Amino acid sequence: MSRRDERRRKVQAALEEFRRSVAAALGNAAREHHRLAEERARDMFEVILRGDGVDRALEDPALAGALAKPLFDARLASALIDRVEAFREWSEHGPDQLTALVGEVADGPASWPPEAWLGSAGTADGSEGVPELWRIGTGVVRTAPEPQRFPVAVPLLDQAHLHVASVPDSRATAEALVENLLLRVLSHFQPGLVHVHVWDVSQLTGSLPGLYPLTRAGLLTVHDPARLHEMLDELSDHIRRVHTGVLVEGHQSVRAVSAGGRRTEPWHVAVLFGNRQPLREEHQQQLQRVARNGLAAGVQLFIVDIPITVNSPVETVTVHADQSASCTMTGKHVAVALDPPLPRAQVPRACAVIADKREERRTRFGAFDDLLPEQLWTESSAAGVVTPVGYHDGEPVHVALGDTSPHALVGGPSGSGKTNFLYAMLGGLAARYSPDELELYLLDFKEGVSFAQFAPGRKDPTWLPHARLVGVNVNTDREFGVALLKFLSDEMRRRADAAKQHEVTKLEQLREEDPEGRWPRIVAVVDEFQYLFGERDQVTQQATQLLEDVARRGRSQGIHLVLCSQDVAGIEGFWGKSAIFEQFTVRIALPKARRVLAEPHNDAAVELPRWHAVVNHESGVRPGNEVARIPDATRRGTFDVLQAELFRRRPSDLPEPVLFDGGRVPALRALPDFRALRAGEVNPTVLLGQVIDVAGSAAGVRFPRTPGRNIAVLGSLAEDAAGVLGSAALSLARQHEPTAARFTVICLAEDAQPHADRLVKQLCNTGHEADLLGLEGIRGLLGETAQQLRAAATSALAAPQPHYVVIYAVDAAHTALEEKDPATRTSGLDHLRTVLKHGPEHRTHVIGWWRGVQRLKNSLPPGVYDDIGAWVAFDVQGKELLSFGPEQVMAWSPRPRRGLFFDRFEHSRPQVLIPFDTGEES
Ligand SMILES: Nc1ncnc2c1ncn2[C@@H]1O[C@H](COP(=O)(O)OP(=O)(O)OP(=O)(O)O)[C@@H](O)[C@H]1O
Repeated sequence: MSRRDERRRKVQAALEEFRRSVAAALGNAAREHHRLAEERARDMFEVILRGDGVDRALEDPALAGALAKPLFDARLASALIDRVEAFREWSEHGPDQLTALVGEVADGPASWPPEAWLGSAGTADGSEGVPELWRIGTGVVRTAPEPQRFPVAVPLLDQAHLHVASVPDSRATAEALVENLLLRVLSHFQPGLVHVHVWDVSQLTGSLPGLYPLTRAGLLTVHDPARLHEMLDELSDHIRRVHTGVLVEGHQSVRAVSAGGRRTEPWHVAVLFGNRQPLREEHQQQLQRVARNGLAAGVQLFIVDIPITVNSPVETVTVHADQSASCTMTGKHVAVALDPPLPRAQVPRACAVIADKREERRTRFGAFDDLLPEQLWTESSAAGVVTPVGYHDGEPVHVALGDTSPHALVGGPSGSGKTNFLYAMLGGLAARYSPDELELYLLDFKEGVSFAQFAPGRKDPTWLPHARLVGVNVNTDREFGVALLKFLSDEMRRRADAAKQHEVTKLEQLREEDPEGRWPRIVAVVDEFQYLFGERDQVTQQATQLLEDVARRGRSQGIHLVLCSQDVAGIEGFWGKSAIFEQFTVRIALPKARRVLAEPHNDAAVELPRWHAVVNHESGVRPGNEVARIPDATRRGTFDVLQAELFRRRPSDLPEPVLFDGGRVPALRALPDFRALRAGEVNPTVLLGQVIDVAGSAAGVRFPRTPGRNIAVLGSLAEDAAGVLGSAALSLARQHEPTAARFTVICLAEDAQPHADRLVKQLCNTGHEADLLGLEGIRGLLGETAQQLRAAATSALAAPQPHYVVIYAVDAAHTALEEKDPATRTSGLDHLRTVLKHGPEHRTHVIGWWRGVQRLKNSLPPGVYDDIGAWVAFDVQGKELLSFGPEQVMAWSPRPRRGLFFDRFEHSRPQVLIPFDTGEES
């Protein structure tokens, strides 16, 4: 081989080597490039995959090619694993938890399948709670790795309104949803607890036809498409009424009022079907108001296809064109398959069953016993008292007395059932609230004894444990009304002071601050109260003042007045006093009652059937009207049976109510003030009669050794005078050891003789010595006594023996007493005047009866009447008494068995007194 060839071969080899090296380098670069490109593609793929979500990516046609390539398998697998991981918690527990939750808070028809309840009437009355959720269908999170089904339910009654939005293709499904929910609700509760209202913008009839059987039972009202405002007005009235009548102070909702017990107010479910057009502006606003305030009052809206924003909790269900739904309860990721429509034929049948049951209840309910709670005495009166008093369509109608509805006015002509109404109301209250929660003061000005039942009687020894005072037959004793009002006013002040001490203003707060204290609410009922204001006198003046005081300020101290009247004029005379009547926000009008409601716009009482009442908590304005049928509460087997049961349960230390019976003569010996008298009293108290007050206390005059401590009784009847003289002497006898005091009884009139004889015997029976003298003995006694007194005046006798001179018909002795002793030139009259003048300082007191004012004056030195310090006048005209008492005596007009009592030392104004029955001789 030539050298040239050799060189060439080497060059070629070198070139070959070079080419190989270059090719190798290029090959490596290309491989690296390819690897990087693939890596980048995988990253890009993962970015898209995770960014869009695995589910969407898997369905994205643009990614179909890429997904088919094995290149991305690993990344897809890892994303799928991550997704399973992310859903693990939900997949393992979520659906089961939701199923359990719905089962727990949505018992019975609220969530069970229709086969289990459709066709049976509900039994729940709210006392076992209200379902928190109501089932609408089945949900699924479609995107979950293992989609599992779970029940979907929405909050309704008291909690949220329902808004349903559909498209034309899914409207039928939306209507089925509404029907489904309505039947769940209707079938859950006792018929009558749910009322349905339907308004459909485009149909007079047709919407929810399956529900029509409810109409005959008054449970469904279908409203005219052109009259949406009427339905909204009705709902607004209802809401207002609930707010003023049921939601008494402290309660925010009907649910709170009914907490733990039977639902007191039915729910009103109003279904509005729209056409996706907005409502007229005024309807919008009215609907928004109903939505805002309705839930608390039990008004529930189902709004279908009406664009509206409401400022209160709303649950929205949107039904899509494919009939699937989504709702705000579960959020957009949950697809809801709504429950299928209820079987067409079964809905009206189920509604008929509910309507029948309702009718049956309506006719069954309404007796007195239905007003009573299952358990007696379980309610607290802290915020007020409330009781059903009657029924409207089988539903109870309540009367509430509390801080916002403090006092009630009840009116109706004679025989319209006022007394019966009061029995129904008092029965309902007494059964709910224990005597520690409620006290009753009952006063009846009628001639009759309508409240006598509440006090122990001869035939029926039971009494109403809540009654602290029962006044019957008080028709002429208007002072008793004043006494009651005075008592209430004092009690109000006592409560206000206690509240002040605890730095609170109301009874409810006081009860919180002083949980150990006893602060019952007081309900004071005055029947035929117009008698109180019957005359233009001081009683009327005092009563007006006190009534104003109690009416204005009683509310916050838990003192409530219930005033009843058959006499329109009686009420009318008072309308001018708006300061008083403004406070009487609760108005009860019995058939034909006038002026009780706010006439002329509210004449509901005119058309009222027999045994019904309009109950109104809004001062009588029309929207506040509730008509109730009042059960018979006065026939045997009603109130009396309840009273016997309450009596049996009464606390053993509860005292009997004070009974004030205007027709009864009080017995001296039964009187606590008499029984409390003890021997050994230095300045004894003379009891003259019973004053008209709530405590039934005695009218007393004290006998210290002071001039003027003599007592005169004025009047023509021996019987009246004897009652006063007898109780005076017997009460004095009780305050001295036997024989420690001297009693001289002088009788100068035949008609008084039996009384005097009896008194002497009674005194002797108590161990005292009592002389009985007549006309022949009086002069001697007075002369001897006057002489002793004159002697005592100069010899300062330390402790004279008390001597009580009781004289029946002093004036009968005048002629005899006027005669002068020829020797001393003094007359018996002079002796009498000496005894009256100087006796009391030496413990000699005259208790005498004069048969007229002038006759008394004749016994006294002309124009000087000071020696009579206290007197009781019976059938004597007021003006005659002016010389002996203050100006107010002028107002006195005599009435049978009543005296006017005045003690110059103690009183600024006279008091009316009832003479005692001093009992038999023994
Ligand atoms: N709701 C009722 N159901 C059945 N009977 C009733 C009812 N209300 C009243 N009564 C009967 O009607 C009669 C008169 O009733 P009530 O005494 O209550 O009327 P009143 O308005 O108080 O009359 P007055 O003022 O004359 O006493 C009574 O015999 C009573 O039993």
